[in-house]
Amino acid sequence: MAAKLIDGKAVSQKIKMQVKTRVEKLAQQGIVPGLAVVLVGEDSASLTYVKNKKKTCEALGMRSDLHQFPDTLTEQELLAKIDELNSDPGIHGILVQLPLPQQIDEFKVITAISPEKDVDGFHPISVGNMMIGKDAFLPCTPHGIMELLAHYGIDPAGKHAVVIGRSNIVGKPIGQLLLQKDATVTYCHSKTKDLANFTAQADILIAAIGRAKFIDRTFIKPGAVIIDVGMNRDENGKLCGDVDFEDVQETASFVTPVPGGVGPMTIAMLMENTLESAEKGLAKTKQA
Ligand SMILES: Nc1nc2c(c(=O)[nH]1)N[C@@H](CN(C=O)c1ccc(C(=O)N[C@@H](CCC(=O)O)C(=O)O)cc1)CN2
Repeated sequence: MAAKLIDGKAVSQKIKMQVKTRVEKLAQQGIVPGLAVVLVGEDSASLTYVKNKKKTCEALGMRSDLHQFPDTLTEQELLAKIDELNSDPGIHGILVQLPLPQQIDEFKVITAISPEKDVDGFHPISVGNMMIGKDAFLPCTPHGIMELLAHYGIDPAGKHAVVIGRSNIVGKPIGQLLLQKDATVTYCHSKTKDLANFTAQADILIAAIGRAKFIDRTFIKPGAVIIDVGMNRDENGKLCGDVDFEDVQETASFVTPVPGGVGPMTIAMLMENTLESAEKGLAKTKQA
């Protein structure tokens, strides 16, 4: 039997419609959620993502300002821009598109963003709060994965989740979020010996490796849920994930496609975080 498709495009559409309704409600109180997106350099994929973020904001009735700079921008200039956005009352979320050019220290930039406007959930304060299960903006891709699992009735409790990848924006946080839902979590990475030994024990497998179609049926346990976070090009230049989607069909129970799986959820969760930041701001104003 073929695995069930986890349709990130459809689920993200539903979430965006819910966000739109809440944005309309907020507008009645005179608040328009505002997202500032900062792009440094000319990376074509990054440019596509930021344009998509802006377009989505606008479609949902939110404000979006794109601040685009050449790749010669200095770290100080970028920090000055972030300072300005931190104190702009019309901006509820600040996002610096990654990766940044090498002359700019990513960590310095992320920590310069006010945690109250950190809609990417990358600030160490957001990460710390997430780790201990306190209120925080959750990083958009891991948050999107958790939403997908919930939407399809996949409860991580008591399951063995294996995460391949240990990046700060996907691998590490998704493991923590699964742990909070009572999964038993194993992290694998580039130095893991005998990877298949671990992946074959996974009830939920998160593939964030960065190698086209690397995970095939030989790596997975029958009935496993496979979440593909990869974004690669195959030998014909076609977009594909870390999982060989066709090959795992008869073995997996659920699988996300690429494109149309985790990717669209990233943008939807960013919209939700920006809206929530604006809602929190309003609640604070009312309390004062
Ligand atoms: N500041 C950030 N930088 C980066 C993030 C992030 O969350 N915050 N994540 C990625 C890039 N990214 C968003 O920024 C992103 C990547 C992919 C998609 C997506 O929808 N992909 C589609 C396919 C798109 C295509 O056809 O090329 C899909 O998978 O269906 C959305 C957002 C790194 N940087």
